[in-house]
Amino acid sequence: MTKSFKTLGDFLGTHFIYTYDNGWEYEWYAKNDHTVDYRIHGGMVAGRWVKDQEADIVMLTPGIYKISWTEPTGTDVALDFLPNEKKLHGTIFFPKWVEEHPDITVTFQNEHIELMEESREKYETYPKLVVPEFANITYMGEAGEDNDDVISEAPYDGMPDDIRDGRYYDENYRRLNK
Ligand SMILES: C=Cc1ccc(O)cc1
Repeated sequence: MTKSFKTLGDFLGTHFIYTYDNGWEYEWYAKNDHTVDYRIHGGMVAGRWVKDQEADIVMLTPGIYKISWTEPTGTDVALDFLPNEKKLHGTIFFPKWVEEHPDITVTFQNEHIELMEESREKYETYPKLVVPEFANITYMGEAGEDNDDVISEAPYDGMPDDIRDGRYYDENYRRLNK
């Protein structure tokens, strides 16, 4: 994708894959002006995926976007995207229990909201693990808003390469080989 990002509308509907400087690989979709979907391919909670997470999405200045949300696990996230530079900065604030029991969160969260809410009460919150990292964007796709084919299955080994190499979506950004 070679487009220049200027407005909030340019950003909404965009699908990204990026690798943090600590090696963690994430896939994230600006589904609409208040919703995000994501899949985690590498790092402490690789294998986790989430649809329809409510988030605050704003443009700070032309081409620079800030997204913030809090999750049912108690994890908080703040992302600053600079898509024209193919970069972002993300800060993840993990409750202590996610650091100690990451396996509980490695699932399709939408089907396990009660377990996340029970776990955040049952286990410790503090001290939190704060992970602030820059990331390099390795893929950007114009998926359009509210496209449920973007994030529709669990991550698998090789999925980021399938997406980057054009083997995963058709010309209408629908998932191939459903
Ligand atoms: C915890 C979720 C999360 C999603 C995307 C990202 O870049 C960082 C954290």
